[in-house]
Amino acid sequence: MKELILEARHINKQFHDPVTVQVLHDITFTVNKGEFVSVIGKSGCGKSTLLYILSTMDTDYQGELLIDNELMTGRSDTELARIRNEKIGFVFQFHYLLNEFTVLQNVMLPGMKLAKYSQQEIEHRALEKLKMLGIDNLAQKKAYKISGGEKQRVAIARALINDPLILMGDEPTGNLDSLNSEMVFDIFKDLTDVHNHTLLIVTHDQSFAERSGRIIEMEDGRIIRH
Ligand SMILES: Nc1ncnc2c1ncn2[C@@H]1O[C@H](COP(=O)(O)OP(=O)(O)OP(=O)(O)O)[C@@H](O)[C@H]1O
Repeated sequence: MKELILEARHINKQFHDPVTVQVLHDITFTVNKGEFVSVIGKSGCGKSTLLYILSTMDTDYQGELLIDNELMTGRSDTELARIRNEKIGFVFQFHYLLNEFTVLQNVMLPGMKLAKYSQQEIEHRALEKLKMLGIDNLAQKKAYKISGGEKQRVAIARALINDPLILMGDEPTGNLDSLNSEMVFDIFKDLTDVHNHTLLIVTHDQSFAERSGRIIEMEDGRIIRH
């Protein structure tokens, strides 16, 4: 049976800058457990705006967002921050690693915000994630000493530390050369196919999108294919 992870119901969004512009129109779709979904569309069509809402970082919209069958809309920032840390992993175009920290410390950081694990457990989990991504040999290296492709893999390990229900990405291969993009794609494919993770990735990369499990295509703030 399909397990619903995310549900967007009639989401609308305006910016007031200084005139009011509607950038998202009646966005409605669902994501099920284990799906690898790519969001595509021309620059300016509203992909990042939508991702900010779906990841609960932007609460200024109309409509409803459900994650894990729970309504996110209308919750306080504190509550959303807790839910985000527990249930959503995020990978950006830029890795945002702390350069002076080791790879292992970087991966452990989001785990330390959750009270449910001891320091030892978090370290064990972080090493497991690094191993899964084939970079456990880098654990003790300072983040600034590793390559761009390796940094993005560390960022993925960090996003997975709390075993999120859904991993979201905003152009996670946007800064990488083709070889490293391919590696990140293979990791994502493996995460869904082997580990049953759920992925929602905004991308400009047509070939990436076509090889993911499903495409949501946007145009002028609307979904035109999903
Ligand atoms: N803070 C803001 N204030 C006003 N308008 C904004 C703001 N952020 C985005 N927009 C506008 O909303 C629209 C959608 O932008 P968004 O960044 O979501 O598009 P995108 O599809 O992610 O583009 P890209 O692929 O270039 O990243 C654009 O017209 C943009 O100019």
